[in-house]
Amino acid sequence: MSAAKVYGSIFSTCTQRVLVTLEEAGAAYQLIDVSMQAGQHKDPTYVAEKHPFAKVPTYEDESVKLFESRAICRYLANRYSQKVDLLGSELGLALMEQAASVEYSYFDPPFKGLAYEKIFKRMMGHGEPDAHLVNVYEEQIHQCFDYYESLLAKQTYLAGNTYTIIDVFHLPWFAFVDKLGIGQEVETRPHLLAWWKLVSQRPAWNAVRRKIG
Ligand SMILES: N[C@@H](CCC(=O)N[C@@H](CS)C(=O)NCC(=O)O)C(=O)O
Repeated sequence: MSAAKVYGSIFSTCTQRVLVTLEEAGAAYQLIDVSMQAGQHKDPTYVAEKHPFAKVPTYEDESVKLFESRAICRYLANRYSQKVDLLGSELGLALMEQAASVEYSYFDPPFKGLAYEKIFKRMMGHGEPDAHLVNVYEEQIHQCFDYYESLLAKQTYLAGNTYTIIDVFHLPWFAFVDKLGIGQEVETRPHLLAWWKLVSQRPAWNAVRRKIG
């Protein structure tokens, strides 16, 4: 089995999601840097051959070519299910899908929005944070964390009592809580804090963190 190729950037949260899953599986992979800063993801050849929407990451191995980080993680969790169970097989499809949908609908969008307003907007020369939008995103994160706190009072991980790709999906943005000035939102929720302490200690996540530097 030759090493899989991940076209992406170590600074991209979507790329990190895929790398964590590969690390969990102990799979060999090569990260081929696509510099977003240099606009390489918009290069017509890259768009034609790797990602029709001009984004990262894209994944390739001897049998498949895929884009969309969560789809890649699902594929990898299936491919390496003999080595590590990240599919929450015993949890049932409905609970896994519900947890996946919560992440995609209520966790990821406000984090992405807040990170843009508070960090990337200035960095990209797009101006100052919009105070109204910051409030909206913070309120959405507050609501999502309230739900997670009540959920994690009853189970260890976000999809049940097994660590799954749903937990993996959350790691890259969750690591931004302090930079986004919302550390208190975690500190004041003991079950959410306990979950974060548990998942952020995983060797696979730390292997990717070391690459981020
Ligand atoms: N839903 C896609 C999102 C891909 C995406 O937005 N990637 C970001 C990096 S995390 C990107 O390529 N941004 C560059 C751009 O939008 O120009 C996934 O999960 O793979």
